Amino acid sequence: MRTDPADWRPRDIDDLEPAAWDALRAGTASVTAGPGAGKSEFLAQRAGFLFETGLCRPPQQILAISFKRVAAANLRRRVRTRLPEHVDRFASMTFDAFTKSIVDRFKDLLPPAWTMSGSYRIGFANQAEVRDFLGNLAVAAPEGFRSGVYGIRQNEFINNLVGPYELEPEPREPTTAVDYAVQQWWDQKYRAHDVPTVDFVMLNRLAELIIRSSPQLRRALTATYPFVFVDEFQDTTYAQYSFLKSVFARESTTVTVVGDRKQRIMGWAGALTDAFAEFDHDFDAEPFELTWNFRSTRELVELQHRFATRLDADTLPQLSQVASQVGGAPVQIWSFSTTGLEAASIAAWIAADIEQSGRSPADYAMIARQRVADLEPDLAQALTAQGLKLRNDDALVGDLRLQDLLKDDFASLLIGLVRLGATRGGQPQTWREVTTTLTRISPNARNRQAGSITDDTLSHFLAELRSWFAATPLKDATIGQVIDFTDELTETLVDKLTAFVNFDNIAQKRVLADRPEDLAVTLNAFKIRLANVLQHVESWDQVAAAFIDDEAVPLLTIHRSKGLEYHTVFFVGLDDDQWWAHARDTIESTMAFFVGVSRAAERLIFTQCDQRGSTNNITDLYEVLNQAQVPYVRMG
Ligand SMILES: Nc1ncnc2c1ncn2[C@@H]1O[C@H](COP(=O)(O)OP(=O)(O)OP(=O)(O)O)[C@@H](O)[C@H]1O
Repeated sequence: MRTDPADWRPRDIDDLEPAAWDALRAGTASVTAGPGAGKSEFLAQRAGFLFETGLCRPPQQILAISFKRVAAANLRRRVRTRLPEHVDRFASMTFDAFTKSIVDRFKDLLPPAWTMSGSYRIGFANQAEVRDFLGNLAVAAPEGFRSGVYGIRQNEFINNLVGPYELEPEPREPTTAVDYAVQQWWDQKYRAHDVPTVDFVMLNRLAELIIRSSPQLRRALTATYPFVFVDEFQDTTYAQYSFLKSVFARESTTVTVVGDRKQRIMGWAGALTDAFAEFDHDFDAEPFELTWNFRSTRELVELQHRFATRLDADTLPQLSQVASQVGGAPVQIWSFSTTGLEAASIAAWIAADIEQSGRSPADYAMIARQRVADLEPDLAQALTAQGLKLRNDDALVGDLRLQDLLKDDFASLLIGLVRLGATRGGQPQTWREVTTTLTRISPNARNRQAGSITDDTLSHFLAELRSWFAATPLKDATIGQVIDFTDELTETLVDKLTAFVNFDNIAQKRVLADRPEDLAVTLNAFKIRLANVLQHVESWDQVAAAFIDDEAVPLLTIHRSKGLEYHTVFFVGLDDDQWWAHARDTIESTMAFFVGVSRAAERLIFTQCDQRGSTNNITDLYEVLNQAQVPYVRMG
């Protein structure tokens, strides 16, 4: 049943601000807004609007592009909970996954001069490789290009020059030094090899060429995806923007981009300086600016605004929609002599606050500029002393960061099966999530019967798993010790799980990951974490909780905290040790600071520690905090 656009109402939230309503109903639009304005939420609601009013009707889909896997998964999750009946038509993926899938599926459409004979490898040229390439090229370059090639900055070459360069179906004579250098790059890195090594910038360029060379494919893509969303648009790179423009800047596609210029923290990775201005111009987009803040209280929004105006003097004041629930000074700076004292004070404070408020440890976060591994030992020890746990979301598990593993749909499916097998009933949410994912990957997914078939097969498998768990105790009952053959157990369990979900089949079908290799990487990370968990738990019913570890206080970098929110944030290490590069690129560094500050909903505590060094590099940040009269507390 279709809803009349005039009668459509958002789901799960009371309302949207007036500018968001206008943007929701508009055509191609750019929506800019500060942190907590509900940009991702806006996209989820717009998806609902398009699906439920029939503006996007089957088999049409919405293509939602994010930059990080976690952001893509978050957006998909929001749509799945609100609109389960439409989620199959919401293709939420990363930019890199999308362009790579085009190359993988359609590389036969490459023009003859670019034919890829077999497969390719993914690899990234490091700075030294680029420097050597440019150095050698400058020597060998024709006279007319030599000084131009010398002038190319090595750290901008890949992102800013190879990135936006449109490949010619039939390479032509270079006319500038940049043409020459980029063409040579392709000759040496791609055309000279049977199995070339390419990075995501090159894959993006190949994908763009494939689509440009095949009007039929372009028509098919634009017919499948008449609506395209891009989240965190401020982080769009030159290559990505050029791709978007080449493929979707036409009347038949409605593109909605959302983001915040002041949270552009991917400049180092080649983000455009002002992607919004280019977009508004090239796509003839209608710009909207949102000013409500649904995350943070008034005091925090006012502090954010002080930093926002440092980054963009014209930033409109944001209006907090959140009433404060905490007393006392919501923002403070705590100063310490030693890191041990700092960790102990943070841990004791969190423990006391949990005790008195009933909040969960996951409502708190410890965020730092970088190198959180340096901070982890002291903080973990101090939290343990308080009966709490720390979870380092930046920790590497195989080739994945823990945060990415825990948010991954495939890993969630596997651990969900373990949870259901190890407990007898009483897990309705896990059951629902597992059956939804199984239905997605089932060959009969579109069949009405699929649900019940899945239920039966699942029950059967869980009964088997339950017997195996019962026959394989994790603790030796006679000596009361945890059994130490975790690798073997991990292999056996993972074999059972992957056989049940038919791993090879789902990898090839690209349902849970856009690339079969991604699924293999996730599976490997899953095994590593599972093996680790099995060493520390005593019974199977503890495994899933220990794996997910969501009753822990997260420690993470600012980059990893992007898009997330916590009741109370400890901004650890407001000192030169963490902020050593602040003076190098003060604007980008202030943007990172702004991202960190704006994760807090109600309380924000900065910490500084003499043992880590001085604060000379970041006097400008302290100046703003002083102007805001943030209390400075010497804790000893
Ligand atoms: N219209 C709304 N009504 C009530 N709550 C909302 C609304 N829009 C968003 N929220 C809530 O406000 C919070 C911030 O939303 P969201 O994460 O979408 O913000 P954002 O603009 O993407 O923030 P950031 O730029 O910091 O990542 C979330 O908890 C979200 O559920």
